[in-house]
Amino acid sequence: MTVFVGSLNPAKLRPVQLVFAQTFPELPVQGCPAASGVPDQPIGVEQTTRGAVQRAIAASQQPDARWGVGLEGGVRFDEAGAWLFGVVAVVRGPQLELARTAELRLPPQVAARVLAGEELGPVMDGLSGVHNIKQKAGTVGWLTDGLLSRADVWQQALSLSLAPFLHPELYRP
Ligand SMILES: O=P(O)(O)OP(=O)(O)OP(=O)(O)OC[C@H]1O[C@@H](n2cnc3c(O)ncnc32)[C@H](O)[C@@H]1O
Repeated sequence: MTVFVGSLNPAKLRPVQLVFAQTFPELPVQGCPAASGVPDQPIGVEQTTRGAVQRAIAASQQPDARWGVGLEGGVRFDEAGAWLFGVVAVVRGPQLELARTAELRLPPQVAARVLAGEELGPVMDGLSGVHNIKQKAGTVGWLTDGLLSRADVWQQALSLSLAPFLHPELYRP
């Protein structure tokens, strides 16, 4: 019985391993390739959530999977600017739980390029000089000078999504 994460990105796998080691230490955590079914750069909450759910369902269909976890990064736009966030989806049997990460406002020059259709990863690689930043401390790590990393925000959102699994008696309809 394994927790499968629908990604091979270490910035996603590490937080899932940390959280499950504390909550369900008997379950090994493993990454697997999983299609998100949405564009490489999801825009908006709806598209990003769909990507996370698709990844979680695909991961939960691995042989020997007990849980499937999907994490999807997205950018949303409102009158205050562009916000980087992520959605966590967790599937166990028929149960699906969702949580959102905290959000980071992107610099206007970055927002304009994403709005024009560029993917955030390469834009941030260029700005930061860090190759493949999305698999390291991420945009969050770089723009907060290391106060928080991309893995930290995933860890928090995943922890929130697990509450109904940790207290099933309180969440019964
Ligand atoms: O390997 P997978 O699991 O696909 O991980 P990913 O980082 O490529 O994919 P996400 O779905 O989480 O994010 C969608 C895109 O958003 C961008 N992105 C998200 N968070 C980022 C971050 O912290 N730093 C840089 N780019 C980020 C990046 O371009 C991603 O391709």
